[in-house]
Amino acid sequence: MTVDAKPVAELPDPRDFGFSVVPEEEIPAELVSLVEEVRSLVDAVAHTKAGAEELTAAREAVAAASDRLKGERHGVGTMIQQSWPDGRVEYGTLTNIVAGPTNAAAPPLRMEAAPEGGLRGEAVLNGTYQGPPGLVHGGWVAALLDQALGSAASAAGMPGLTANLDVNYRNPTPLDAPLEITARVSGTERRKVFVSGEIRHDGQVTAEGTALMVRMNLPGDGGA
Ligand SMILES: CCCCCCCC(=O)SCCNC(=O)CCNC(=O)[C@H](O)C(C)(C)COP(=O)(O)OP(=O)(O)OC[C@H]1O[C@@H](n2cnc3c(N)ncnc32)[C@H](O)[C@@H]1OP(=O)(O)O
Repeated sequence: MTVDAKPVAELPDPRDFGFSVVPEEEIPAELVSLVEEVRSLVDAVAHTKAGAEELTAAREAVAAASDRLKGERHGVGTMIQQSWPDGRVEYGTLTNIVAGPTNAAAPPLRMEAAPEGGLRGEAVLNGTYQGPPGLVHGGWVAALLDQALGSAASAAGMPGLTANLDVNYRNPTPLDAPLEITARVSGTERRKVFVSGEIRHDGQVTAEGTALMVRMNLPGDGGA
């Protein structure tokens, strides 16, 4: 394989391309705990056996909460700026469905540099991510891998979009259980970035994925 990657030392600032960017440390702690509470709410609603009276009261309380939050909003496409312990800066979307810190529908997954290279993260998916009984939906298994693989390319200085994703489901992925997600760049060819990763539970691989990320053209690197 031709190894001709051109990782950038520093990712371009999305502000330079007209995107709004929220530094992670500026997300209010109160919003972070509200997001956590809404995750619990979604799980509670999905599994409740409450009677009509309780359900009506809960709906009114939720409607009142929604009304309180109908003021100023972040636009779709707003980015989040996250800083790594080593000083590296990463950008993602604020409401990313897998990793977005303000998205209550996200598990969420946060990837960090792994000692062995690449990235490593942990996530627990509750019963609202269910496919087969007691198991994570296969589409969400793929989503976790897609995000982890994309993050690995980006963390290596080669951010891009997924052109192809292959997932092998080796063993059932359990709900309500700690999952370990690992990912790394395995090779490059022109703008193609090859990435691979795994999901493990209790040390056993439940799913493996490989993807082709096509690196975006970055200013100053020729984009070749
Ligand atoms: C931190 C952030 C984490 C984010 C994680 C989440 C990742 C995602 O979910 S991304 C969303 C899903 N993906 C998308 O929406 C992408 C949709 N597709 C596209 O926009 C385009 O097809 C795109 C950008 C992938 C490639 O288009 P373009 O930039 O014009 O590249 P193009 O010139 O066609 O191809 C570049 C190379 O890739 C190859 N390639 C492109 N697509 C494919 C494919 N599907 N399969 C195999 N090879 C491909 C081409 O053959 C070419 O190879 P070579 O260098 O050998 O000639």
